[in-house]
Amino acid sequence: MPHAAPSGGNRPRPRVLLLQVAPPAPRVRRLRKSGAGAGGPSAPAAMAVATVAALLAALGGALWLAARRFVGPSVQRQHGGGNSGLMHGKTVLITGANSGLGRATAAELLRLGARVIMGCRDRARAEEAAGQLRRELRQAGGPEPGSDAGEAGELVVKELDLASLRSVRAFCQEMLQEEPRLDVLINNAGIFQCPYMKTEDGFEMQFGVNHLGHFLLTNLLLGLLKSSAPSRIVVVSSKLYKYGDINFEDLNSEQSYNKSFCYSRSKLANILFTRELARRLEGTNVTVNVLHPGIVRTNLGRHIHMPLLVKPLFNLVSWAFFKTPLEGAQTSVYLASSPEVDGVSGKYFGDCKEEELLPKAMDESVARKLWDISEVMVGILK
Ligand SMILES: NC(=O)C1=CN([C@@H]2O[C@H](COP(=O)(O)OP(=O)(O)OC[C@H]3O[C@@H](n4cnc5c(N)ncnc54)[C@H](OP(=O)(O)O)[C@@H]3O)[C@@H](O)[C@H]2O)C=CC1
Ligand SMILES: CC1=C(/C=C/C(C)=C/C=C/C(C)=C/C=O)C(C)(C)CCC1
Repeated sequence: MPHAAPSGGNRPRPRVLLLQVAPPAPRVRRLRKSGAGAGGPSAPAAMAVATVAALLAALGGALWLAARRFVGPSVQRQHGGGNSGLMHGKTVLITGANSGLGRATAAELLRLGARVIMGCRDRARAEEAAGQLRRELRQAGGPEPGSDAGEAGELVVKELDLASLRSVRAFCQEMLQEEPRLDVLINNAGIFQCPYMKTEDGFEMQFGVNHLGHFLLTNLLLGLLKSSAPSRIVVVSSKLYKYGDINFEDLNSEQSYNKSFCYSRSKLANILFTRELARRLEGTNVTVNVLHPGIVRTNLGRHIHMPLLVKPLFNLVSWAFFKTPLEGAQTSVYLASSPEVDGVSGKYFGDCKEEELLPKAMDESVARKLWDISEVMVGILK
């Protein structure tokens, strides 16, 4: 179970470690049946204690949420939250922009005046999200996106399914035909701990969507990014990369599938890809950086199944201790727009600050080997 990350704001939040209550060891069970043992609590009593503990945690979370939500905004928005027009004239592509972090990132960059292209797999959901974003911008007092009335940017929806290399290629062909420039590419879309599935091209779903789809997309758009230089690529990874490794013998997990491990592998691949790409982009004035957003209350947990009673409690805890999408999106917005990171490339960020990586995420030979194998898997190199 992940633990909650500190907030994006400037007040540290208690770290909650959600522990699995393990069943008692067999030896203790045997003693308990014979009535012997150290007179420890019975199983029903232990369950009652665990339930009360969960309820108290939820109550504590609800109180914290009340305090946090009504004391004042804890998120420090980039560029003071004003319609600064900082991104006016810039074109930004965000994958998975109809939900969660991608949607919040789109809202912030739209407010800063960018032309935001939402690369989404489901046009209906994407158009619905775009309509909401336009309404929210109007309500916030920003002029209609794309209007010449003022600073706000423009919103464009394009279909992109990262689980289909055919869709990625068609998307990039359309981009190269229609878009004169691309200033920022934000590889945001992701899938988390889904049941074992394969993409249209036979890749394990998490590795295929989170890494390989973005690998092909980025490579096919590199020419446009270079001609738009100075330009930026932002890759959304996760702290959970720490639990993954790149098993070159079974990248599609056909021998064995562990959904948590495969997610972590895909997030480690995001970081290795970023560092190898940064090396290859030296001297081009195109920078690429990778980030973790913390733990954020989004739809990412859709494949997590919990007992009926536990889910409402977890929901409550998540309201209190997870970041909001707006808070989680700040590092993506920072890396996409801040002059502070002009020229910075190949670095890993959290809460808008550079962070250290584990040695396995810095291994240049693994990064190069992953790049070479990825080129073959997506058909860049026959
Ligand atoms: N939430 C968190 O705590 C954390 C999230 N992250 C990362 O943040 C990123 C955004 O996730 P988050 O906002 O939390 O989750 P959401 O599920 O809310 O958003 C994920 C987005 O990715 C899109 N997506 C999924 N599969 C595909 C695909 N095949 N093709 C195109 N788009 C696709 C989804 O589209 P659709 O709506 O159609 O499913 C959705 O728009 C992910 O990369 C995730 O790994 C990292 C650390 C923590
Ligand atoms: C918020 C939430 C849930 C859990 C989401 C989780 C646990 C997401 C974790 C994401 C992580 C850790 C991503 C790391 O990269 C549930 C249980 C679906 C219930 C509904 C609300």
